[in-house]
Amino acid sequence: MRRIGILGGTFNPPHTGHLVIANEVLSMIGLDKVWFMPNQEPPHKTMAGNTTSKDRLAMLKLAIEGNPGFCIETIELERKGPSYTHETMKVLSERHPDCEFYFIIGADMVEYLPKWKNIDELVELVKFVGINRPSYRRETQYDIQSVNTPLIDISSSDIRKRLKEKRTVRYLIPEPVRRYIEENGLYDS
Ligand SMILES: Nc1ncnc2c1ncn2[C@@H]1O[C@H](COP(=O)(O)OP(=O)(O)OP(=O)(O)O)[C@@H](O)[C@H]1O
Ligand SMILES: O=C(O)c1ccc[n+]([C@@H]2O[C@H](COP(=O)([O-])O)[C@@H](O)[C@H]2O)c1
Repeated sequence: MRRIGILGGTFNPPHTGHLVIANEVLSMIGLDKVWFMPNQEPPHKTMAGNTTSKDRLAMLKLAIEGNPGFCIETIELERKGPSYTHETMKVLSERHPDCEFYFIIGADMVEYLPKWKNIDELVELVKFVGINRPSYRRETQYDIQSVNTPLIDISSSDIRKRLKEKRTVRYLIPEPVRRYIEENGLYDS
């Protein structure tokens, strides 16, 4: 079986925290690859700002460039409406019977798991890997695997706030992503 990590997210924009946690999980639990999976509509929050899916995908491609362990799965961008993970993973499991899926989530999402759609069926399809994140406790009734990475206090919302206030985001997001944001005038109002 191939061991595949999936980092689902809104990536609005992708940041260094996403890359560090994906890389840590890849190496710590010995995965073959991590697939970054941008959602169409996050099920639990409204999409902030005026960024299009095309922008989020373009930024994600720039963010993971050069790492052969990383790739992008676009299945959710091809489906309209909220991106419920259970629906997605049912299709991916059928498409890839040779793969064992490890769904990577930050501690904020671990706490939110009971509210995920069809969570009891989803936990039969994937193994969840929960990552520590500042301000969240990662407590859950579900059988998840915990992986501790260096605590990274970076979030897309903070990046958007900094950009709006014309503060620096250097080193918090990959440089090609920063350039893309600048060239396309994203998050400046
Ligand atoms: N710094 C971080 N540490 C641990 N997990 C993280 C971190 N940033 C994001 N994640 C996790 O990565 C996944 C995708 O996150 P997402 O793309 O929504 O970024 P975000 O920074 O949480 O965004 P926002 O601030 O807009 O809510 C989620 O499971 C989230 O918990
Ligand atoms: O399926 C659900 O009910 C569900 C609820 C909340 C979040 N998710 C997924 O969890 C991943 C991280 O979410 P987000 O919005 O923090 O980027 C992303 O792939 C979402 O689609 C899924």
